[in-house]
Amino acid sequence: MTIPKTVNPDLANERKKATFDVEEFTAFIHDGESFLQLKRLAEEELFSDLPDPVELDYLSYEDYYNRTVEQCVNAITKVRAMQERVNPGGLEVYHTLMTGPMGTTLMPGGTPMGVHFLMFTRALKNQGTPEQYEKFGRRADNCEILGTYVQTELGHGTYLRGLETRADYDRQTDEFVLNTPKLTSYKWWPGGLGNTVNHCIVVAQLYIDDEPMGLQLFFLQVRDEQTHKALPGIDIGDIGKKIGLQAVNNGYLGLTNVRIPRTNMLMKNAKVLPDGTFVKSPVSQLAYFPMVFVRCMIVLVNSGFHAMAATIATRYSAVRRQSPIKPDEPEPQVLDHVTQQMKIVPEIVTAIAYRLAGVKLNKMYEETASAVGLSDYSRLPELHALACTLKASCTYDSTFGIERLRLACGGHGYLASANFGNIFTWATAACTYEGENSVLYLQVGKILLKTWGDMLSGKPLMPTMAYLGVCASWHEFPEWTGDWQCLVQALQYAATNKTLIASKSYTRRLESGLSPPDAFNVTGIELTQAAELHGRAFVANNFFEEVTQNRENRSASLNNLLEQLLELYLVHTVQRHMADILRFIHLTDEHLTSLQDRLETVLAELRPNLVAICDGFDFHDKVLSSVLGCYDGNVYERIFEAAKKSPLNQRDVPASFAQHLKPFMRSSL
Ligand SMILES: CCCCCCCC/C=C\CCCCCCCC(=O)SCCNC(=O)CCNC(=O)[C@H](O)C(C)(C)COP(=O)(O)OP(=O)(O)OC[C@H]1O[C@@H](n2cnc3c(N)ncnc32)[C@H](O)[C@@H]1OP(=O)(O)O
Ligand SMILES: Cc1cc2nc3c(=O)[nH]c(=O)nc-3n(C[C@H](O)[C@H](O)[C@H](O)COP(=O)(O)OP(=O)(O)OC[C@H]3O[C@@H](n4cnc5c(N)ncnc54)[C@H](O)[C@@H]3O)c2cc1C
Repeated sequence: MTIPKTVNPDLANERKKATFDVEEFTAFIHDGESFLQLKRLAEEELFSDLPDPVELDYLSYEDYYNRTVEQCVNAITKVRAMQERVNPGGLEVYHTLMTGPMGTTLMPGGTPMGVHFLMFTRALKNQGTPEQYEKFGRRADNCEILGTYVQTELGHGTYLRGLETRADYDRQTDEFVLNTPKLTSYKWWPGGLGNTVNHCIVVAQLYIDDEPMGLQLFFLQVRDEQTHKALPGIDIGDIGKKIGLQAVNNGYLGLTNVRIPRTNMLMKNAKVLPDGTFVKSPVSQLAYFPMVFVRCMIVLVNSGFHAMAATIATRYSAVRRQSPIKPDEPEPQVLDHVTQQMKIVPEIVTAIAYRLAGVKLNKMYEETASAVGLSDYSRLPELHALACTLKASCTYDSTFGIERLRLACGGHGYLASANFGNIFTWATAACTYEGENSVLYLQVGKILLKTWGDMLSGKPLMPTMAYLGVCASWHEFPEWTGDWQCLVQALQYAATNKTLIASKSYTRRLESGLSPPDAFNVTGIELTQAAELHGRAFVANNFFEEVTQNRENRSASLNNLLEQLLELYLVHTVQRHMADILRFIHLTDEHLTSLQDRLETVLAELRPNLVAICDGFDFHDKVLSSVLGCYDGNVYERIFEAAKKSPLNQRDVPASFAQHLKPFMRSSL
């Protein structure tokens, strides 16, 4: 099957209808030109000799892994050469590769080196002393060694204080002795641990003279650098096939009396001196900082997955024609069915809203990390709360949004070659890794409770929670104007009142004699609802600020488009949380009808721009890797071409016919 060189006329027509400059939108959504240029440069170099993704789909588990390692090594080699040219010593090219969905193109089943870059190298730099960085970190940055972040165990992932891996200090030899005493203490899940890395950071309980000193991070070699065989005392391997991310090579690790020098404990914060004196970290949560970084990153990465799926569904819906709206007219593009727009457009705007929130969150991370560098730890709780709530709601919304977008593509959405399967499994994994979502919402719930107490006692509130004080001071919600400010405030007001209710329930339970932990547990449902609304109010407010500020730096047509996107996002989000809002704000039927009218109006206004908006996400065809989502819209030819590549189509008759079908059909005669 040859793929036409021309663009599908329906898609070409859609692009002509665009009312804004796609390139200007692209720069806006990528937070400026420099990241965009780098991304495009990297794509040009990295995608020049990629193998066919359809071929990858049919490989065995082992071949898939080996092929991914090959692609990963080729990509990293090119990326390092590029970095040398762009800004020697910098890391922006790595960063570009890792934070965009681009990495997933090179490694559709995930990468066994992702955790090396995201966590291992960063933890060595940020949790180690400068000497430790020179000794271990530089080799990791140069990829002379490969590592991963080994925290989760078979028995515990969430409750870190319950981890069982021990590091006992031996004063005589100035060493730690590492052990995983039980089956449940086996490390389980770390990416790349299975067969790829030769080093890692192990999170273990430190013991000095059998006294527990809390969790610490230890640099550990697990495999010989030459032979790649496991070192003595180390039991290591792959945890087996998962529902996706087949090439991430998640592994297990058992340790029996493995000795490492005292100087292998990462000692930027807590320290163990040669005589066994333990010097505490100024803030114990600093050991959790590598996780905070990844939570922030996930918001960007998952909003990218969401936008990929939205692009595939939008382009396909512009090409797919079915079911005349009026009986005597030709079949329309399915995108003209209003219910189809309702399936797709809220996902487009949600991806944009999280992208903007993710950019803001990552800036906040950088500011907090700089402050931590100057021994100012005051912003850690605020960053922790925001990272937790945005990580949880973004991964949830993207996961279920991607599934809705797949369903919006009908039968062909179910083809592996449409690529929704990979995109979904990437997205949903993030609901669990780096902190299971409910657990993260409970962290936020706890901080909301505390903040509520602070507010009642007149203490200043952290900036991203200051609205609680404002909304709590209102006797009732101000007059419903329905404008954007009002819609944002409605979400904030609902979050505030949900916090109030949770706080009251918690206090009532304490007063009835429950212990604080029991009271917290039974208030969990209300607390997690408050936490979720808090995050959604942040995303809405941030979108509102992005669109209404700096207007003079953008063209009128882009401002107009962004206003429509904001309008849809706010109306849709308020409708989605209407049950919560109606509990606290009196709305008439007229108000509700007006919201529905606005939703339908803005859907119609956005309709001509949908393909152009998705073009503006700037996904290379190889990133989308979808027969339904290609830029040229030659969908049917690509579906057919992919089918032709099925191994079952490579010979006239499969072996199972002679072996099984033929005798079976004879015997049943
Ligand atoms: C080359 C190309 C690449 C291409 C790539 C393509 C894209 C691929 C994309 C992406 C790949 C990404 C791959 C990811 C890999 C995943 C990795 C992992 O999963 S690593 C494991 C994560 N494990 C968790 O996250 C455990 C979750 N558990 C916890 O974090 C804790 O145990 C927690 C928070 C649930 C409880 O911890 P407590 O028991 O110590 O804490 P309490 O008692 O609740 O809190 C104590 C105090 O500490 C504060 N706190 C807790 N955590 C904090 C934090 N992080 N920062 C600041 N404060 C914190 C709390 O607010 C509380 O504060 P007060 O005392 O009330 O004031
Ligand atoms: C693809 C993937 C990659 C991963 N990569 C790594 C890695 O590189 N390194 C690493 O160390 N780990 C890694 N992990 C492990 C991951 O971080 C953990 O699985 C995750 O933190 C969740 O912990 P858990 O599995 O113990 O879940 P559990 O805590 O057992 O969750 C089970 C259920 O219990 C509930 N629950 C647990 N505690 C509470 C509570 N306090 N209150 C209310 N409900 C609760 C949860 O909400 C959930 O519904 C990875 C996991 C996956 C899936």
